[in-house]
Amino acid sequence: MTMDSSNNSNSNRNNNNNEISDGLPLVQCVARARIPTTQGPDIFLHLYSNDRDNKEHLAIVFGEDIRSRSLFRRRPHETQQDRMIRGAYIGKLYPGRTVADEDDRLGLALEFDEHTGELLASTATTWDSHHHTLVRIHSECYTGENAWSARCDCGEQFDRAGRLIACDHEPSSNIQGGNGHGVIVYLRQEGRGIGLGEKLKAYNLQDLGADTVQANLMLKHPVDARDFSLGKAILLDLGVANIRLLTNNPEKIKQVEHVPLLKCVERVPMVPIHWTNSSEGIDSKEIEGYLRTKIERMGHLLTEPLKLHTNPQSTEASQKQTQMNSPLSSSSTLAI
Ligand SMILES: Nc1nc2c(ncn2[C@@H]2O[C@H](COP(=O)(O)OP(=O)(O)OP(=O)(O)O)[C@@H](O)[C@H]2O)c(=O)[nH]1
Ligand SMILES: [Zn+2]
Repeated sequence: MTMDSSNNSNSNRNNNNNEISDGLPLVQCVARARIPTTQGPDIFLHLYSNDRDNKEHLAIVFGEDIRSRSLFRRRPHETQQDRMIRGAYIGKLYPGRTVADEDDRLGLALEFDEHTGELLASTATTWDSHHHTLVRIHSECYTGENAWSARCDCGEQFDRAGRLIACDHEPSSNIQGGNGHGVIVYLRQEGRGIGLGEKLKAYNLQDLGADTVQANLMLKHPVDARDFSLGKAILLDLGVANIRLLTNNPEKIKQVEHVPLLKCVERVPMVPIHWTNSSEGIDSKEIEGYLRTKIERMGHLLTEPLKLHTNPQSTEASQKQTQMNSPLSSSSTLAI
């Protein structure tokens, strides 16, 4: 997918100060549609193009009033029907509706700058960027989301993020939810950015005894090849400026902040469900190794539970193991 840069030149404007965020990718929301969900609330799926890669990155938006600036911007010569078809409408579509920019049933109308076509944000129609918005920045994981993998917690985290954004409060954790407002940015960076094929090779190395860090290094990849700049640009396009980020990964927080335009005002922890309720969540030898590596080698902000399937290695022993299995000696026998 290529992007029309003329449509996109203002796409990274911040809702409040109209400052252009230099250095970030240019993103454009191509289409948005309402998705009724099996879980209850409707979500609005946003599909983005960008000037860095040709992947279809997504934003799963909870709350009809969280509006993409690049989607809603008026385009020359487009009709109200065109706008409804690409999802740039207020409220809800219904058979026979003819106007995108006004919702008679709600008695609300969007306003635009008559020269630039930019959406003018008003608290009546558009989520106020001063809100602290609950956000998850999720990286694609085919195995965890679609192949029922018990090697990682991606599928569980994805579901939980949606549930937390939808609810006002999660009693078991005492976490304040998004009360129906929030965003899951879904980035197509499978396998921490190395792609599915390389991740499958990494899994074979893990079955041979490597941990996730060692396996990436043995395949001559960085430990984590992800880039969160597209995620930042998408959040800014959605007018989300103050986020409560659902993560245990301190590096992700650093990479996602773009002060003063985008601030992480709170980290909301993602504790594995099985740790708080042993009859639920993912229980496998593999996930314990996966989580332990995240804690011991990648600095994730989680405290290990007492009982683990596998014998924990000391950090020192684990570091020695990495040296042994560094790319220089990748033919060495693995033993964990
Ligand atoms: N290379 C590699 N990638 C993996 C492996 N297991 C899961 N992934 C990928 O890791 C990404 C998820 O990253 P995680 O490290 O689990 O979590 P995170 O997003 O950094 O941190 P949290 O926000 O706390 O969940 C997804 O892109 C998965 O496809 C693995 O064994 N090797
Ligand atoms: Zn995963």
